[in-house]
Amino acid sequence: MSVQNLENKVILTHGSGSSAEVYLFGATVTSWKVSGLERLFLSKKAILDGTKAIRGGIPLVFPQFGTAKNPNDASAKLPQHGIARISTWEILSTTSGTSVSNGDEEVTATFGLTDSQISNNLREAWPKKFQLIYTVSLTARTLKTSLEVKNEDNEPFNFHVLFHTYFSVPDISKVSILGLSNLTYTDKVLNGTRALESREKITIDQEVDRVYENVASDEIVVDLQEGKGNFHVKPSNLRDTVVWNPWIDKSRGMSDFDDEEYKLMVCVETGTVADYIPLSPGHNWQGSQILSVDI
Ligand SMILES: O=P(O)(O)OC[C@H]1O[C@H](O)[C@H](O)[C@@H](O)[C@@H]1O
Repeated sequence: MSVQNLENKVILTHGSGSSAEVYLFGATVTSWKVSGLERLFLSKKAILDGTKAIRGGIPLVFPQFGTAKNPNDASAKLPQHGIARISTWEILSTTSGTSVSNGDEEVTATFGLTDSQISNNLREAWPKKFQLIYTVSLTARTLKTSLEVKNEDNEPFNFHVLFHTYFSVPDISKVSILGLSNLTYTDKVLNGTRALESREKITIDQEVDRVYENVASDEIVVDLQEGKGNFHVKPSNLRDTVVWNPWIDKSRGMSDFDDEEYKLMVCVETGTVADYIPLSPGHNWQGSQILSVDI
């Protein structure tokens, strides 16, 4: 059980051998290993030097999903997916060996980001006083990411939030995603068309970019059809789930993603992005997801 603080990242190691790595840039989780296997997808072309959002792992989307106009100031524009994933966070604290309910122990690292730590350009695009507190907790078979948003401004503000998780999968043609049936979704591939998901099992054989709204089930499953290694995603205080795979043409268009890598990943992203979350001055919001894997 240990936490190593390196220059640009933190490595959490659990007594069972599971581990996680979190870059200070974006507080991006870039690795989660259980039973010696990497469970998150990180592109072999991902840029890790802080000049671009990291392609893979769990980038954090805040306060804007996509490229819509700034919710608070129609004249300003935030970069795609906002501020958090392209800012350098600080470590607030770490713990190891804390007992959790099922007899397991956890190792954690907590990261902070405030308006005073972001670049001038980003502060101009989103001139709000805020504090983000992000905790990554590792047990033998789970990885929890938990975000607290504090409004330290004198005015209310609105935000989106999303854990943009890239799962590593051995073969996308076998993957099915369960827990999103009978939900309305916005299809970003079809210019924002809205439709109802009728399938129990969502399979992927073309570009998929959908925002499923008001997810009611308490668990989304990514079934690899390998007899093991299935992922379970449990969101808390998060309304929507995005499913994304860029498929062939989009993959070719991304400089930090290999042409063939769409076969090895799927993004299942829990958050609140269909509507903004309003937050009054002096108030806090908290949301989390717990990922677990069958071994
Ligand atoms: O390329 P990025 O800015 O990291 O975005 C990657 C993807 O993120 C989400 O899944 C969005 O729904 C997609 O529309 C977007 O293409």
